[in-house]
Amino acid sequence: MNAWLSRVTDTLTRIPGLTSHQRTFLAEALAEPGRYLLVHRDPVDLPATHAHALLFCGTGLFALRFAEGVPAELDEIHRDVEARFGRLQFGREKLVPHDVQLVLLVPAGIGVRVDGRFAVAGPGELDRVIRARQRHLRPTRVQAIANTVAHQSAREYDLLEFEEAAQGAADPALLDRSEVLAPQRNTALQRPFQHWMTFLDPEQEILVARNYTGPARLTGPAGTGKTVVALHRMARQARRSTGRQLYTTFVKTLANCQETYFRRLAPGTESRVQFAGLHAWALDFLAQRIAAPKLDPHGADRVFSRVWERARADFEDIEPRASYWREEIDRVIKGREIDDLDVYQRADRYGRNGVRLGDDRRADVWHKLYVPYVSEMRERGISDYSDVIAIALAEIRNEPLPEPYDAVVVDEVQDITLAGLRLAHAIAGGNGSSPLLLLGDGQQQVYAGGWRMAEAGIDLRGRGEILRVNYRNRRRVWENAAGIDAVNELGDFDDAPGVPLRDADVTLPDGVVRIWRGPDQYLEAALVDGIRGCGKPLSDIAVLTRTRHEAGRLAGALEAVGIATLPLEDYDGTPRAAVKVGAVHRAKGLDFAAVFHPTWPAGADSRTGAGRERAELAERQKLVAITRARDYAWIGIRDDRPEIQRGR
Ligand SMILES: Nc1ncnc2c1ncn2[C@@H]1O[C@H](COP(=O)(O)OP(=O)(O)OP(=O)(O)O)[C@@H](O)[C@H]1O
Repeated sequence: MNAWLSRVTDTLTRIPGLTSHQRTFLAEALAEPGRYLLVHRDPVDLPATHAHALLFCGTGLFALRFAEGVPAELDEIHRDVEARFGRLQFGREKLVPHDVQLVLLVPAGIGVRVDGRFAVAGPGELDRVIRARQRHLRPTRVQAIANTVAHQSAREYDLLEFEEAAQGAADPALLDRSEVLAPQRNTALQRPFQHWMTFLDPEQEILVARNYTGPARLTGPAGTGKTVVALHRMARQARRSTGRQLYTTFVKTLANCQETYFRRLAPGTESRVQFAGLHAWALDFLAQRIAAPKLDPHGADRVFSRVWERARADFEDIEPRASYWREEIDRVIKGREIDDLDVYQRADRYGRNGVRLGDDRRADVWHKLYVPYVSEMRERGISDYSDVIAIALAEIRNEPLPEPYDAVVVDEVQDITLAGLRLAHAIAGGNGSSPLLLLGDGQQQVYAGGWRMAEAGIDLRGRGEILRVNYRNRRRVWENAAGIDAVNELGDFDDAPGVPLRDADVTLPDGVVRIWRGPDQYLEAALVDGIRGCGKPLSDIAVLTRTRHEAGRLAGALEAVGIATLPLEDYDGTPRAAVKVGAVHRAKGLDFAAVFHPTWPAGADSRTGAGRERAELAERQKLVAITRARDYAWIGIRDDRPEIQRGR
């Protein structure tokens, strides 16, 4: 036994009322210096609603309770623990009380089913549970928390004191272990998401704990912690009940990444807290109910191309790009559940009023594009993404879910279609008291079209919250992004203007923005130089492009010079030494230490018609790309004019 452990054992022996089995557990809790333990003064007559001990260490905060099964007073124990930690605040950092992990300490041979409300440790397992928590609290912060809680709970708990010498003791066994762990810890400390797992801005924390009696919405500019708040709400709920929860979004990557973070925040909840793109959820639901439709996006592309080739002459005078008309079908007609020409002719084409379509033009769209497209898709027996949402919506309306969700969170709601929003609402129960939480920011809309909240039949009735403190972007990065003229006539989708990024408060200083200007043919070389010179690890770099095609081109160029890449669609938040490359649409909601964004000079498109819509969309995409960068943003502006004109 090393010197530290013998001191721990001595101290524990002096506490009256503890059994030897309990002492062994508590000694394990104190397996290394830097951990602090508060032990209840009356372990024999411990109130049923209290923990036996509270443990503070670098990997997290714990409440320890000896048990032989799940205590009947589990909720009360949680409440008591949270009350003890709930008032701790360090400047603008409020401790998140539900992040204190309750651990049931059970005798050997007792099996307790873990469901995310608590962790379980048998003899010899506690140290592993403590290390697995993966919080990274600074030693001084751990000590400060321990002292404050000890002071506030002095009537019930005693802080075990050990001689100072123990901290600096040259204990070879301990030194070996910390040396081994140091590199891992340092890497982990660089990951920004650790901090918000235990500490939140007081304004965020209020929203985590706020109860809503119906659908609610959280808005605010990029990087203000909307998702962080939602994840904490889900974690808190998961502590309190064993009901199901769903986090969904139109962007598959985002659901995968947030799932990775959430599993660290609230381990053991896999079976009941689900993360899924809305299409994946719908396909799964349909497979269980009737049969999953045959989703074939490439087949749908081919069908539309054929239809377009036959009809293009009738539309090119308004807008020659096929993608514009495809979006008209996807985001306006199908996206808003329009199944009748009359309704289409009367519909407000939100977000698309750059191109005004009169009745005749809409009839053309209907008869020459929409109807032939739908007919051919039907003949082939294939579906596109909008069909999947439509079929799921019809099915759930016909027969609602038998088992309701405790919470349904929709992230990046500004990019969902109206039909998608209605489906999410239906999943949450489809009524005025549904536990639906919508997160979004109109300034970050990167897909065409739009809707109004009232059309979705969702009444937010004052349950709208705004976050304003940006925690992601360093000041220079934020300044650059805030200067982008990213407007959205739809505001925050509920007839309110929305808070623009420039009105956010920024917390992090410094940051780097590099602008490269040059001919397209030099883009690859400039990008390679930029990546090599940015000083960030490959695992924390992303190249975000406007199109998938361009992502493919640039990924190829990086691979060719030996820089490993990972398509953004395959990224799930797990660190890997490869540059993430993908279209900006796939990067929504995520962040990276450095972001490289190739773009074109603003104003390349005309300021009328579809060109204006495209230009506005491009500005919003640029804003999304740059606000993904925490420390370093590289903006590559293609400019083929002679050098003298570029002002070099
Ligand atoms: N209280 C906090 N303390 C420290 N970091 C925080 C805090 N809140 C958020 N962050 C950091 O800011 C980042 C942005 O948070 P989050 O993704 O929740 O913002 P968002 O409002 O959803 O952003 P966006 O709209 O751009 O997707 C997080 O990844 C995290 O690193």
